[in-house]
Amino acid sequence: MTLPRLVIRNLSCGRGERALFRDLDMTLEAGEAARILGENGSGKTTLLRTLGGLQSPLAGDIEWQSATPSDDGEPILLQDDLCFIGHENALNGALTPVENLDVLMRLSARRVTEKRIVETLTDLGLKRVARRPCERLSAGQKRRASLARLWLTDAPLWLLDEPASALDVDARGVLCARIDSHVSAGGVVVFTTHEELAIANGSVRRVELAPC
Ligand SMILES: Nc1ncnc2c1ncn2[C@@H]1O[C@H](COP(=O)(O)OP(=O)(O)OP(=O)(O)O)[C@@H](O)[C@H]1O
Repeated sequence: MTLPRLVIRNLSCGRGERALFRDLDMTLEAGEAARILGENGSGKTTLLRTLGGLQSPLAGDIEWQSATPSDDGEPILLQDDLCFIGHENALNGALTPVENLDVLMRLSARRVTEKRIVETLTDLGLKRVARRPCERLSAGQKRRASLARLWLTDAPLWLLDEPASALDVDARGVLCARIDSHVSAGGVVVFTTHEELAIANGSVRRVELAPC
């Protein structure tokens, strides 16, 4: 198996033509994580969106070791390689957590049984609401349901935008332990957070985005 390795060179990102930050360099090897820091509007979400292939960089390169070349020779990130959890929860309010996770895991080309989904939701304290439409869940319950993907995926690269938002202290602890175990197992994590997260693993790099 190829070890994951994320290399970012001279990366400039923005919205439209407007650059938010320029010339970001960062290499993350297997077992490393980076916390992206910067004031509101500095481009943290934009960076994660760019790394996740949701938008193109203004300049620079992103290389992902286990990516395979596309037809035109550009490296692409396979869906199997990536677990992206955005600031929004990406849950359909009319569907239950079980149904949402089933859809999301199918989209990521990962087959997971309903039994496993229910067990994961139960472990995350969502047993009672596992089959309730998400629009009737609290903010923290929705965030837990969205984060459940981290227990179902085997993608090596995780991109997490404010993963702890709306979580109570216990749920934050469970999330930190999950990030720890992924990094310890050789995964790579890039995340943003406005509040300190008690991630025990020593390999969390702090990367500050400097506004242009
Ligand atoms: N959909 C959009 N269209 C145009 N501009 C946008 C859009 N979303 C965000 N922006 C702009 O891009 C800039 C960077 O936004 P981004 O969400 O990346 O910042 P951030 O560092 O994640 O902020 P925060 O800490 O508030 O979450 C902001 O100035 C914002 O106004």
